[in-house]
Amino acid sequence: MSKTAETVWNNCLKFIEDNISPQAYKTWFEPVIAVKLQENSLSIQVPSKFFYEWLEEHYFNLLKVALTKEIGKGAKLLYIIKMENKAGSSQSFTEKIPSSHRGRVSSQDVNVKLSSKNPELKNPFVIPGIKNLKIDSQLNANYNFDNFLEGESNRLARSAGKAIANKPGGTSFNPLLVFGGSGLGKTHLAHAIGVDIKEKYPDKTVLYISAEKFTQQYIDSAIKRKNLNDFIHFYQLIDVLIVDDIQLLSGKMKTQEAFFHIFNHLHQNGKQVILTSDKAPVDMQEIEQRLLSRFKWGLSAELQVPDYYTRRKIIESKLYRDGVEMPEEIIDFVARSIKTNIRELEGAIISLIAHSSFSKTEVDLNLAQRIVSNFVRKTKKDVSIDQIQKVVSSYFNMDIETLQSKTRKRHIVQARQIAMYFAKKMTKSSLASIGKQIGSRDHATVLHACKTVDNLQSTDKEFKKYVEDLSSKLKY
Ligand SMILES: Nc1ncnc2c1ncn2[C@@H]1O[C@H](COP(=O)(O)OP(=O)(O)OP(=O)(O)O)[C@@H](O)[C@H]1O
Repeated sequence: MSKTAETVWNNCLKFIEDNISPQAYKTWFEPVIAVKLQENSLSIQVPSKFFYEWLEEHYFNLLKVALTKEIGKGAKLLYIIKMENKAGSSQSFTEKIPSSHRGRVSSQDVNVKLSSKNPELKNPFVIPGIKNLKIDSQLNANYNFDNFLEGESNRLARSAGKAIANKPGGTSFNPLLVFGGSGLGKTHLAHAIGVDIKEKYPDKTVLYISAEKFTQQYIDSAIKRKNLNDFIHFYQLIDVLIVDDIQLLSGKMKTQEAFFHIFNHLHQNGKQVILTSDKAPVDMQEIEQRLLSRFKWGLSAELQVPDYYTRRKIIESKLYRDGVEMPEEIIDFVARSIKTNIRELEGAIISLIAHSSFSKTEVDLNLAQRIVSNFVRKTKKDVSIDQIQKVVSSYFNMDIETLQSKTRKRHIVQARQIAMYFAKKMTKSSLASIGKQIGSRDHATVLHACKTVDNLQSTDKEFKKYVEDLSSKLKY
């Protein structure tokens, strides 16, 4: 059967549907119509320019992979934008735009000295057998400093990132460890530093990788194909290595060992290492001490929850970039309502833009309240460590002083450990800070408490019941 625009697009859709959330699929792919297939070029019709930009910005790679699977290597995508004619005529007009390949970061050639010991170096990013080491930086040019807005919450990390971009490997911020809660910009900042370095120093080899992918590559290279040296050697060629979510190496001792060798080599040779993590080094568990102490060599900079003004700036910049205007009261409402996660803040704005763009109506406060409630409801209730101590001590019929006391009496120790456990689960406080607030203990004691509570729940029914009761009292 010969291919038509429809069959090609339907196959692409099946692939896309498997790779994104149902909501995203419904919003961004269901309204698209396949129009024409000419040789290797597929034309699709989208409802607005905003829609086209959104697809290009967020789904460029996915579309490319899907289309290449269907049409082959030189596959091209052409967008046809159907627009309402605002000048009064009822006729709509169309605009054709090819898929833009916007601001991609070019791949990098690396000269590799081959020795008899190492006649062929394998690039873990490519299929074995390919000798030319073209290293794709894996950077996303859409994450740059221009659109990473500055505020009190990120000033230190952002400035350190800028300083590194001016002089990679030449500042005392080596490694730079950026840490903070989910959706606060760690990945964005890490890419921005890499993108800026590539602009300033095109000859430097920059590589961004998630710790998860690094681990997969380690397993593939080292275990399946038994070429651990090649794997380590490959990473030692990099001038700027960015590893995202480094906490995911926890418990993976062999991968940590490989990373340790890579890290040492790069650091000793004045190469730059940038790491991100959702925890401060002191709170990272099951990471070898020698590696942890290296993470602390340079600068650990926290990304904190943004204040109201930064949240506003982020919303306004997003609206400006998308060419959308929104009433002042709506911006204020969203900025006041979504406080702890910039991804959710952006999500709410995108939903608002999408609603107004589809229904062609102005966004009002009612709609904003409805949309924001979807985001806010999902965030857990903020509970303080003081409240946790109150609830736990009253449950066990003791006062807070007793809970915090130095006594070794079993039931008091257990109550204290449970309080520490909930403080860790329900607040964003570090182990050290929890220990300080619950009876001046150190972070190791809190860590031990969390593990003990986890273990006891599976071995001691009565203890499990305490934790369940308290969970419902604390609404965890
Ligand atoms: N300062 C900022 N200015 C503009 N946009 C920001 C800023 N910080 C974060 N964002 C945006 O918020 C979203 C979430 O950021 P990012 O993915 O970098 O978070 P993260 O900390 O890596 O989260 P996670 O730990 O869940 O992976 C992104 O779309 C990013 O562009």
